[in-house]
Amino acid sequence: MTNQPVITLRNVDVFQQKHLVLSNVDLTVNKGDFLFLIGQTGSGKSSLLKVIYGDLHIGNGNGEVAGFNLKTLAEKDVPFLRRKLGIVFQDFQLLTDRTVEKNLEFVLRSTGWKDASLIAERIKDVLDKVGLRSKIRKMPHELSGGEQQRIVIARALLNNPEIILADEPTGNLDPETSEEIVQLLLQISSMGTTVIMATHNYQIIKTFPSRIIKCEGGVVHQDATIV
Ligand SMILES: Nc1ncnc2c1ncn2[C@@H]1O[C@H](COP(=O)(O)OP(=O)(O)OP(=O)(O)O)[C@@H](O)[C@H]1O
Repeated sequence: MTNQPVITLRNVDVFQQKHLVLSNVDLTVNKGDFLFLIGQTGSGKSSLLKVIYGDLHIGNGNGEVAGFNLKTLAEKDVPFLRRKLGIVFQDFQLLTDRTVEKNLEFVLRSTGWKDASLIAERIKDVLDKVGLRSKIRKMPHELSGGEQQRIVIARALLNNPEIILADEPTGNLDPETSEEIVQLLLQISSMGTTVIMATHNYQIIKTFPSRIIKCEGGVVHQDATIV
């Protein structure tokens, strides 16, 4: 959308242990961009996301994410990088033993929020953004799969992230609900938050034509097309 880069990777090699997964990655992603990340199982999508959220170090090359230099990123800086990111992963679901409100409050308190009225206000704000303010007192099991995923997105928005990383956010959802989730992510990106969504769902990609990054044969194509 704008030409203000929030992710820049230059000649980055991505290793898992000693195994070179992706070589010579060049990637520029700007503020407010919405992109699909595709590639077969094992092609390196999760590894690329891990580089972006500071879980895999870069050896060769240079990288910057939300103003953090990946080359010099120390372990103690990783939590600060993570606060600039909203993460929507399948293995990062809601806590089942507490309400929507308490799930969101838990994240705010563990990222340093203390003032109860500011916390309450922020929770209402993000629930409004995903259209689910009325579910504030519900337990996760009282929500549909699509509603739970919206709450996960609301949780990702709590700290006003620069980038949302969504790994298969529609994986367990029916086609109509999947489209609603993508529409929500598109709306979020149009407000200036960059969104990268990893998916195997080509129908979704065809329905919402957007920039595509593809992992294939050990490299990343940063402007790919699907057939
Ligand atoms: N912790 C690890 N240790 C060693 N090798 C790993 C590790 N995690 C992933 N790999 C290897 O790195 C390669 C890329 O894996 P990655 O998980 O990034 O693929 P992916 O495209 O995300 O796959 P999927 O679509 O199944 O999630 C694979 O060959 C995988 O076996």
